[in-house]
Amino acid sequence: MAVFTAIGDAELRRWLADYSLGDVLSFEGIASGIENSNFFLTTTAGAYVLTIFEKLAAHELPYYLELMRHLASHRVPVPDPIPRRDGALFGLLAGKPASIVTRLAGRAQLAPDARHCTEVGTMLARAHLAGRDFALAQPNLRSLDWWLSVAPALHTHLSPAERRLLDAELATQQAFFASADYARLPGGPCHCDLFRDNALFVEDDHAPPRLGGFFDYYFAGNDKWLFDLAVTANDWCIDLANGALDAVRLDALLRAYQAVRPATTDEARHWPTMLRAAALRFWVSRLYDFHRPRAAALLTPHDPGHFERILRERIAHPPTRPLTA
Ligand SMILES: Nc1ncnc2c1ncn2[C@@H]1O[C@H](COP(=O)(O)OP(=O)(O)O)[C@@H](O)[C@H]1O
Ligand SMILES: N[C@@H](CCOP(=O)(O)O)C(=O)O
Repeated sequence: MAVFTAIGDAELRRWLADYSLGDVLSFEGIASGIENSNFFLTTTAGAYVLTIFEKLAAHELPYYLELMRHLASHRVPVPDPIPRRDGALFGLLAGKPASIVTRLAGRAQLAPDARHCTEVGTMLARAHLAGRDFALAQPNLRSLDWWLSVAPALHTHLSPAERRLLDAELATQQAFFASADYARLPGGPCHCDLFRDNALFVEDDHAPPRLGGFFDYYFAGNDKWLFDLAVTANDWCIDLANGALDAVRLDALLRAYQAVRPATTDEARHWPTMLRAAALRFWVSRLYDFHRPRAAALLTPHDPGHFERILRERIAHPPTRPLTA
């Protein structure tokens, strides 16, 4: 159950007095999610999600909320933060920062086919282009510097073979990130965590699936667009059992993405290395979450072994379908 902070009726109504959202019709906790307390809120004005941020501090929120607002205003379907009467995109509820965003339509599709990957590829490219004139900048806080900073603490938990893999891949990625080619890769605001469980689809038997939108922008940051695409491919276009890329879904994702934003020659050349970077990112964060002491182990951490398998797979079998420029 991912409602860490419970909200009473009177407290909710007091808080909503700062918004122009009409009367409350329903309010219920959302069971899934691992970071924040989330609630579906329906009022006479529409359908929303209320989020109480359990870890992020108030000063960390503007980049994420303003980015969502910016993308929504460019017709990228993402939750649109609702301003309070005073214009602020968040306030304090139960002593924690909290915001209200529009509720997206649809459900997560955890077994996507090529049609879902096409929808995701198109919208990811549109989101990248829409982010070009976003005024705020914050680096991806889970990039190389962070991997390097936590690697020493992870070492004690790893087998010799895992340690060798981690050190070798960190060295490869350090060299890649320091290269002139890397500096030339285009980038901007990226979702950085666009997994199957962070997108919704409207599906029925009579029409192709339609993307309801992307959500969970709280790992977003400015990064290379190719990294965002690699994170997405490493989750949407793989056989979950072994981490191998699925040619049909990958083809659908890349074609759709490049129909909106064609890759540069540098991007095409470095696609295999970026897929490895994206795998390393989540291997490291999952190892970190798995091994760090938790004051309250509320939830089972994700399996780091999944991304170790993906990383080994990307090294052993770089994608056969090139990202053509
Ligand atoms: N804007 C939204 N529209 C529709 N559903 C949402 C929205 N935001 C969150 N949800 C639902 O709430 C669940 C939990 O959200 P999530 O962002 O994954 O939580 P957490 O930040 O705690 O990981 C999602 O799986 C999704 O079903
Ligand atoms: N997608 C990441 C975990 C990020 O957490 P989220 O549930 O907030 O998206 C992973 O799978 O390791």
